[in-house]
This record gives sequence, structure tokens and C-alpha cells, in this order.
Amino acid sequence: MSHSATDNEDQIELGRDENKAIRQRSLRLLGSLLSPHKKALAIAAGLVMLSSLGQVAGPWLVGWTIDNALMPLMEDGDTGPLTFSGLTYLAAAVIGGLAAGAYIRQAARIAQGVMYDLRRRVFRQTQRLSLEFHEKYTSGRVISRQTSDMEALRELLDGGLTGVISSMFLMVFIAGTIVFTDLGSAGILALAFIPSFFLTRWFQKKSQLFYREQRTASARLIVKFVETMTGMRAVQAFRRESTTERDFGNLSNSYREAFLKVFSINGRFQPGLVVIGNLTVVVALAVGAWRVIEGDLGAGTLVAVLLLVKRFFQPIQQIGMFYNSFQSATAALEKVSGLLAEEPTVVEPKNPAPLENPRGDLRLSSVKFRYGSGPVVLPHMDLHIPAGQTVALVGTTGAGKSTLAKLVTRFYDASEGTISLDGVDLREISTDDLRNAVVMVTQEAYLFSGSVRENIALGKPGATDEEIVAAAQAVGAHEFILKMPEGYDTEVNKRGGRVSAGQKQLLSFARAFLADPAVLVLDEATASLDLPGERIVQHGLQTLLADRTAIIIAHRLSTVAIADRVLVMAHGEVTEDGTPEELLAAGGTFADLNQAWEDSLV
Ligand SMILES: Nc1ncnc2c1ncn2[C@@H]1O[C@H](COP(=O)(O)OP(=O)(O)OP(=O)(O)O)[C@@H](O)[C@H]1O
Repeated sequence: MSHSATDNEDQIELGRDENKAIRQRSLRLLGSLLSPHKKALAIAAGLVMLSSLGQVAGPWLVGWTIDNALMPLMEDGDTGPLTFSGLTYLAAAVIGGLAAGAYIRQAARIAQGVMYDLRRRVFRQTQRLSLEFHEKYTSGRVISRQTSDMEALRELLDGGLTGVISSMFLMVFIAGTIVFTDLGSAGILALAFIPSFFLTRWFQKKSQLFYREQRTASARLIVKFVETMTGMRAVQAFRRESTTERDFGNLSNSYREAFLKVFSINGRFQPGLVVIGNLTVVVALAVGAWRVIEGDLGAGTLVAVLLLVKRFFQPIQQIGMFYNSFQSATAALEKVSGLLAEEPTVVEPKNPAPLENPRGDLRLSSVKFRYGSGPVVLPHMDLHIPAGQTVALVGTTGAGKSTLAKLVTRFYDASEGTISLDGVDLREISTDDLRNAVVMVTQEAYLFSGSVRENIALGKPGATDEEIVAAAQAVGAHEFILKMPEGYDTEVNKRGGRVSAGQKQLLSFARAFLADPAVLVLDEATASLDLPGERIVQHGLQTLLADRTAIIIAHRLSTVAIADRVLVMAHGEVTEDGTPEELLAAGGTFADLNQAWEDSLV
């Protein structure tokens, strides 16, 4: 596996260039998510400005009223200016309030639009990526991208961001108003900005590290959880409960500690800002009061400036708090953008070669294969499987049987050499054509939630009911389906729809039969069935194999017996190749294996 976009996901400290590249990747993603909402964003910006203006107008009007409306009232009994300022105050409050409300609604609409888009992109991407990626990245991590990362982004977009944008606007407006009202006080505010700036930088640097640590810890926790839950059978069978519990406890503890680190620096940052804010108000008050006594400054202006300075620091605190969700959302965005930047390793051809009525002639020429940059699994393989032949693959575990199956079905591409179907390189065949021509039936025989009918129909979208029933009949699944509570309409995976391992296999045979591929690759379930069950499955299998090329990773004597040819594999190479009879007569590995199987039946 070459270097890919998700490789450095678990690293906490990254190099400068790497950091920059990741940041740019995240920003590009953000840009592409926001670009469809340009108009809505412009409207939101207009609304937020209006609401900030409304909020700044309040303190400013108080100052103006003290200096310009109270005097005429006390000296001449003139109520005009006071009425004017009162009405203006009211208008500003109403307009500001309405604008703030409209802004929140508008921002929520944009945020939900972005989340909707992103959720779908992540889902589409995870389906698009090759099996190689999924085997490496694991489902737990995909799940944490789609759940906790999405949640972090949603929190940011829903709550924090809306507030922070309006806070920032408000700060700019307040600063502008102070400059406009009294330059001296603006100078004090500017001085106070210096320590706030350094404090914020310090916080930024520290928290970035801790937040990344926290996200990594949370992802590990989810991965462990998903792994344990999906492997619950193995966990219980091997009495692994206490070990997994201990591991989970350790991971929870790292998560807790990462969180505490974040909070401990938060606990210094926020009070720091409060102190700076309060000191600024005190200094502005002292200097201002002195200037009022000197006659340089109106008392009203001083009141207005003090109210504004106090307001100025409120949003900084909010921005500080917002920094939490901003940091986790940034980390989430970094990971999600990494996932979205992954490219499938198995690439669909640009100009696919036509493949009409495939016959199923398979050829591997000088194929060499390794998983990513791992050790060589198949050193050199030349193999020809003529159309219609049934080949049983046997061999020790780790011999490379499943690997061969994954290559023939093009879940992976060969590292060297070519694999062709009817003389066409698999890499030249469109994915649709290939999936129609080559079907893989895996051991798990995965059933999706839905009815029995829907599960069989997966083999051929748009199949008629008759075709579905005919497929079930052909492989011998019809009888037990009819015995289910609602026949073909029974929901599988639900109560009453539970099927046995053998029945599951029959359903997946019916699915494959309906798909009617030229090449069938089958990983036979290792779980042994009872004898009648085995006979039914065997019969189904025989019907399924007739008239097509088949490669079966065989675990049963009865399966090998129906094969035209047996390939024995060891260490990635074919060591014996012939009809079952020939190999038995030759007395090699296959003969031994056969003997062992026969003994186990006694
Ligand atoms: N996704 C993977 N990434 C890296 N190495 C792998 C991967 N899958 C299999 N391998 C390695 O490739 C080798 C062949 O494995 P493969 O699964 O093909 O064997 P097998 O003959 O099917 O074994 P079994 O009968 O136990 O299923 C093994 O050494 C295995 O460790």
C-alpha cells in the first residue's frame, strides 16, 4: 500500500508540511461544501451585520442621551431629544432582534445543508473505495468518521459557529464605535488586545495538540467497541470478556485523561481573558473619569464607552469557549477530508473493453501478488481455467486461496502479471460487466435486512417473482422458505426470520443462481452442517455449478468430489493439479487430506 490520505490519521504530532497539507485539504473540503450556499451566506452576512448594529446602537444611544437629551430636558424642559433617542433605541432593538432571529434560521439552514451533503459524500466514498482500503482501515474507523466526527462538525455548525460569527461581527462593530466615539478609550482597548492575543495564541497551540489526542483516543475507543461487539461470539467463546474489558477500560482512561488535559488549559485560558477584560474596564474608567473631571470627555460618552468595552470582552469569552468545538470539528474535518481524499486502488477503466456473453475462460499469466508493501503472497502463478470447469482449491491455511479468489474477482489487482477473462484483461472490463460476469459467494453469506425475496433478488435487480422462485427451487431453498411465517415475504434477521447457517448458504446460492454469472467464486463455509443439511446444500451447490466456471475454496470432501479439477496450494503456489482421481492415485498432499477427511467422517 503506497502512502495514502488516511495513513497519518493516528499521529498526534505532525511535521510542518504535513500539517499544512492537511489544513489545506480540510479548507478545500470546506470550500467545496460551502460553495453551493454562496447566496445564502451573503444574506446571512447581511443579517448578522444588521443585528450587530442593533446591539451596538444601545450603549451608544445611552451615552448620547446622557450628554445630549438630559441637558435640554433639565434646562429647557425639552422632551424632544429624549423622545427621539427612546424611539431610536426601540427601533434598533426591534430591528436588531428580528435580524438576529432571521440570521439564526438562515445559518441553521446552511449548516444542515452542509451536513446533509457531507454525510452523503462520506457514505458514497466508503462504498466507492476498494476492499483493500476497508481491510486496512477497518469498519470501526469508518463508523467513527460517520458518527462522532459528523457529530463534532454538526455541533460546530449548529451552535458554535453561528454564535462566533455574530460575536466577531459584534467585536468589530464595537471597536469601530469606540474609535468613532472616543479615540483615547480606543487606545486602551488596543493595548488590552495585546495580552489577549498572546493568551489566545498560547491556548491555540496547546489545545490543538490535546484535541488531536482526544479525538484519537475517542476513535480508538469506538474501534475497540465495534470490534468487540461484532466479534462477540469469539469474545464469549474464548472467555475474552475480562481482557476486552480491561483493554476497553484502558482506552476509556486515555480518553478521560485527554479530556482532562483539554479542560485544564481551558481553565487557564478563560479566567485569563476575564481578568484582562475587567482590568481594561477599570483602566478605561479611571482614565475616563479623570478626563471627565478635566472636561475632556462627556459623562455620557464615558458611560457609553464603558458599556461598550465590557461588551467587547464578552464575545472573546464566547470565542474562547467556542474554541473547544472548533478544535474538535477541525480534527474531525481533517479526518473526514482524509477519508474523502482516498482513491480506490482498483480503478475502473476509462474506456472499458466490451464483454458480451462472457464464457468464463480464466487465465492468470505470471501473476505476482502482495498486499500493499507486505510480503509476497503469490510469488508466481500461471493458471488456465477453461470455461465451464469446476475447480476446487484446497491447501493449508494461509496458502493464498482467498487471495487468489480476491484477485480473480478483482477486489485486488495483481502486483505483476495479468489476469484475463475470455482473453480480456480484468482491468479493461467495466465494473458492471465484471460484477455480472464474476460473482463471489463468501463464507458469511451475508443477508441484508429485508424480505427473503429481496435478499435473493440482489442477484439480479429487477428479477420477476417467477425468476426468484425458480432460483430458490433450483438450489433447493424453496421448501424451507415456504415454511417460514410469511414465505418469501418473511423479513430475515428479525424474529421468525432467523435462518440456520445452511439455510443462509442456500439463500446465497439462490442469489448467485439468479445472477447467473459466467464465473462463480465460492468460499465454502467451514462450519460443518448436519448430514441432511449437508446433502441439501451439496445438491444446491451442484445445480449452481452446472454450466459455468467455478472456483471453490473447498472444505468438504463431498465438494471436492464434484470438482473437475483440484488445485492444491501451499505458500502461494500450486503444488498439485489434476482431477480428484489423478491426485488420489498420485498419493501426495491431496491424498493425505482426503484420508484425513474420510477419517473424520467415521
Ligand atoms: N488483507 C490482507 N492484508 C495483508 N495480508 C493478508 C491479507 N489477507 C491475507 N493476507 C496474508 O496473505 C496470506 C494468504 O492468505 P489467504 O487468506 O489468501 O490464505 P488462505 O489460503 O485463504 O487461508 P485460509 O484457508 O486460512 O482462509 C497469508 O499469509 C495472510 O497473512
